[in-house]
Amino acid sequence: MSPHAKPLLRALAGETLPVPPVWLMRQAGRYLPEYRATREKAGSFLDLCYTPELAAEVTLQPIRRFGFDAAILFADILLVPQGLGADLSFVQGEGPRLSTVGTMADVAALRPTEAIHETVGPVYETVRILAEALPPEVALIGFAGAPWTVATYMIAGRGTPSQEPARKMMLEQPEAFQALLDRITDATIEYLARQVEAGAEAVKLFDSWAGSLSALDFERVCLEPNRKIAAELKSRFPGLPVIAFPRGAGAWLEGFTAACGADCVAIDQHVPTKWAAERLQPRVCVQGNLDPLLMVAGGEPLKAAARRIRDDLAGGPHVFNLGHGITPDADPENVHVLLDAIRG
Ligand SMILES: Cc1c2[nH]c(c1CCC(=O)O)Cc1[nH]c(c(CCC(=O)O)c1C)Cc1[nH]c(c(CCC(=O)O)c1C)Cc1[nH]c(c(C)c1CCC(=O)O)C2
Repeated sequence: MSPHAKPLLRALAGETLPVPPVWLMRQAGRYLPEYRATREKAGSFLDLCYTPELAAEVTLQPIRRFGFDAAILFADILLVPQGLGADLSFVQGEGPRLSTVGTMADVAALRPTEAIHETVGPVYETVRILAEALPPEVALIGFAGAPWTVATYMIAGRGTPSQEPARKMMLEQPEAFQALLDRITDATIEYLARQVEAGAEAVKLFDSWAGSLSALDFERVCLEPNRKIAAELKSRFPGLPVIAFPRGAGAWLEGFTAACGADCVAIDQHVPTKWAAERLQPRVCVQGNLDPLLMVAGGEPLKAAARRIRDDLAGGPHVFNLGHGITPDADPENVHVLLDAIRG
């Protein structure tokens, strides 16, 4: 089967399909009982990420249960900081904790880019297993965090409500901040290149905190690193589809789409789909953008919203997804409701 027989890859290549391919952010996650069981078996979340057989198993679980059009590698955006030398742990119920980067000396003390592979090597093995195990019509997506979003965790040492520690470092120590962004950018290119060599057929960059940047900083801190990573990967792997997700980019979304060089731009649930159809779809495939809360609520509101998004974006290339990750309190049965509404 030629790779472009896969519906996801056809949409990413700019084809308008009668039924959009579907996958969900965080489709392998705590809302699934089988994920919780495998996670328990692995011990910790990081053990799960670094045990290729188990990481491949949880990646495949939602494919088996729901028949999504794409699998996303099971890993985390914080593995790259760990590869660069940050101490990383996940505290149950509280999220990630990392050693912090606050000065130029801290940036200089990070490990060199080539050293990341020693830490994150098992991820490439997960990709190799998946490339063999996936059904032929299902595409495999590799991913990484975009540099700004990764920097927000490395600087604060944890998730923060409005990314203030990182924005403060940007303003007070611009050179150290830029040096950190550049180090993450380089490491991300090598990390994603290895995923592609191992069998990832598309890559996605998660810039989950793009929305906390001021309009004046957006171009340099969000757009430029995304553009650089996409350009470098495409020069090494001609034709590689790149999905960018500048979450919360707001009025910058159109300029981002025009300049970033991604084949697909993922939009969050705050972006009106008719606007995206008019302003983004002529240039790129659009991915999104159902409110994840509808996966908790279910019923008619879920069906109506799913059909509305599908219909609004039916005139161009579209990959159906949520506006952000599916939450642990979502009902797995609602995924069937969603798929029936879109495909039925
Ligand atoms: C910011 C971010 C992270 N990780 C990620 C992002 C960007 C996307 C977004 O904005 O949500 C990306 C990510 N994280 C995970 C995936 C796997 C693939 C998939 O989407 O199914 C992906 C693509 C697994 C995960 N990553 C994490 C879980 C839950 C861990 C568990 O099993 O306890 C999963 C399934 C943990 C994680 N990882 C991260 C946080 C803040 C947390 C704790 C919050 C939480 O518990 O949900 C960092």
